[in-house]
Amino acid sequence: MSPAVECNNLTKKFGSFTAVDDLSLNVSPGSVVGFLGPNGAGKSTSIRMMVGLSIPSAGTVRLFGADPRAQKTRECLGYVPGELRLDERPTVRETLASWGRLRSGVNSAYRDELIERLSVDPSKKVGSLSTGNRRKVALVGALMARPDLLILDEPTSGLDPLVQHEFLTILAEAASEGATIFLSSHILSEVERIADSAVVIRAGEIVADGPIGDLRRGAAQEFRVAFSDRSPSAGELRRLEGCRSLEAEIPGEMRIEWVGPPGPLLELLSRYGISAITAPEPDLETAFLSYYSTSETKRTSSAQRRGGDPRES
Ligand SMILES: Nc1ncnc2c1ncn2[C@@H]1O[C@H](COP(=O)(O)OP(=O)(O)OP(=O)(O)O)[C@@H](O)[C@H]1O
Repeated sequence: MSPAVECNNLTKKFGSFTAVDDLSLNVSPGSVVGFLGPNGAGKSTSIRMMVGLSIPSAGTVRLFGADPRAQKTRECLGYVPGELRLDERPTVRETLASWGRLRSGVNSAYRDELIERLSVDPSKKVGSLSTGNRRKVALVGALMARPDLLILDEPTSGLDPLVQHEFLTILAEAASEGATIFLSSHILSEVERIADSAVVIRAGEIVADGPIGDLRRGAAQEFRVAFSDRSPSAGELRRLEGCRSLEAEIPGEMRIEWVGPPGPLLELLSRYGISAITAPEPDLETAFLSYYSTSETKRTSSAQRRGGDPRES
């Protein structure tokens, strides 16, 4: 079976600036993948190419093996852009009805259930809605035909926590019924809640991808060590390849930020008397901050690289 999303060497240049650089990824049917990265990393630009709204400077995108702009592909896709531009004049009900006419398969009972669960008022004019309420309308529109593939650009931005929670429950239900979900986000707890894996992009390039547990393990981890007697010198620790940073402000205690298997660190520490050692599992936030800021590029699983060419269409 073809991947739900397949990007090969996708590149987007705006003049001489490369916003997305040689991005290759596969999203398997039925999986839920988070797309993470700092502001300006290239998430929205990549997503716009994935859904066929922006022409790549180089590289290809296929959704279920087909062109994203083909009508047949559009029928399988639910998309919510990061920046919504909705017609202000109609009501929510009229807006959803007009979107429904553009595609087959809208399930009106499910649409009404979504309206109810996301607390959308269908009688309101779109122009009178707050940013969060506009986003809810877009989410109902993307979900109401139960598409096989949902591509969502920061879908929960602007939603209050209760609605956010309900929306993630709805996404989890869609995933359990077989939908593929690719969502960009800044909220790592939400990605952790629903995604199986994540792709991390920085400055237009993928810096990590893989199952969330692997990404967390591959990120920097903090060890806090209290010594009962002698302690290693800072130089000894810094010479170890995995040592990212070191703090030793309190006598007899050290905080070591470490990347990679901890064997060499434990081997060194074992030569000293240790009274306590803790290594809290990094939360996803901490783990991804290290991917966001690291200067080296490290891939934790499959995927490829390379490409180039000028100007936005
Ligand atoms: N039409 C455009 N013309 C020129 N530069 C652009 C254009 N669109 C995006 N960019 C630039 O491309 C880079 C990536 O932008 P993009 O919106 O894809 O990032 P993002 O990861 O979605 O960021 P955020 O998390 O802030 O939404 C940014 O430096 C942005 O300024």
